[in-house]
Amino acid sequence: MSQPRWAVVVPVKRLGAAKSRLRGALVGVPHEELALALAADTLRAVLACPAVAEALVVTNDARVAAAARALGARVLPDEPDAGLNAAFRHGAAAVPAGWVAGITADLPALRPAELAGALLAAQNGRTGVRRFVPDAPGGGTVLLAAPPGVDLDPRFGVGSAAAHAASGALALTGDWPSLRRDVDTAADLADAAALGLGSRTAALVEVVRPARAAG
Ligand SMILES: Nc1nc2c(ncn2[C@@H]2O[C@H](COP(=O)(O)OP(=O)(O)OP(=O)(O)O)[C@@H](O)[C@H]2O)c(=O)[nH]1
Ligand SMILES: C=C(OP(=O)(O)O)C(=O)O
Repeated sequence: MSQPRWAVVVPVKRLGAAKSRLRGALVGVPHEELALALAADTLRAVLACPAVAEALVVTNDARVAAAARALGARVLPDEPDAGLNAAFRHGAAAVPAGWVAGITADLPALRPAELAGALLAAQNGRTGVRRFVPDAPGGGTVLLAAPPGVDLDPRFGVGSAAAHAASGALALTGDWPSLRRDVDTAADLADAAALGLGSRTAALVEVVRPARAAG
């Protein structure tokens, strides 16, 4: 039997408002470029994952939409424009019945094989149950997955790992450092760089590094 293939929802905020805790992390790099690079590297890895059939980017940002289409994703407007969980719900509602996951677009070190491992783990064990992958610190969530016929029911935000567990989702705790490494701060970006960044984010970090060395 062939493995099920996943639809993955990837919400991306308007670049000017996204990743505000990261603003100024790369001196001399416009914030929107950095926010776009994080999303593009995440999306590229999602689309390179053999377990993924389709990626749906939910965004109201024209640059993100263009980059997402160029990478091969489907783009939906951010409706009803009511925050991250509403964006996940909107994306999940647009996919055909099947395996659906939501992933945050701030995983610039993401490796397709680690995502495949997590999605495979989500397919195994108890049936009919949502699964989530906590972020590296443990309090947040990077991935939420639902089997066919089960509502994604996203509870992202502060304390989302506990919120997902309280809503009946089971935590997946495999060894997936690149999946769990979400980037909210400059320190997170350094940790992601140590894991190995996607090419777009790496190029921006490289712009800054020689400037630092020269200064
Ligand atoms: N479409 C959409 N995506 C969102 C929204 N809010 C957050 N996201 C995305 O969700 C992911 C994780 O979000 P956060 O880390 O909470 O991101 P953020 O709000 O951009 O960051 P901070 O301003 O630092 O809190 C990122 O990929 C964001 O682009 C939203 O209202 N709509
Ligand atoms: C939205 C979340 O992520 P972040 O830590 O990136 O704000 C979350 O963990 O649910």
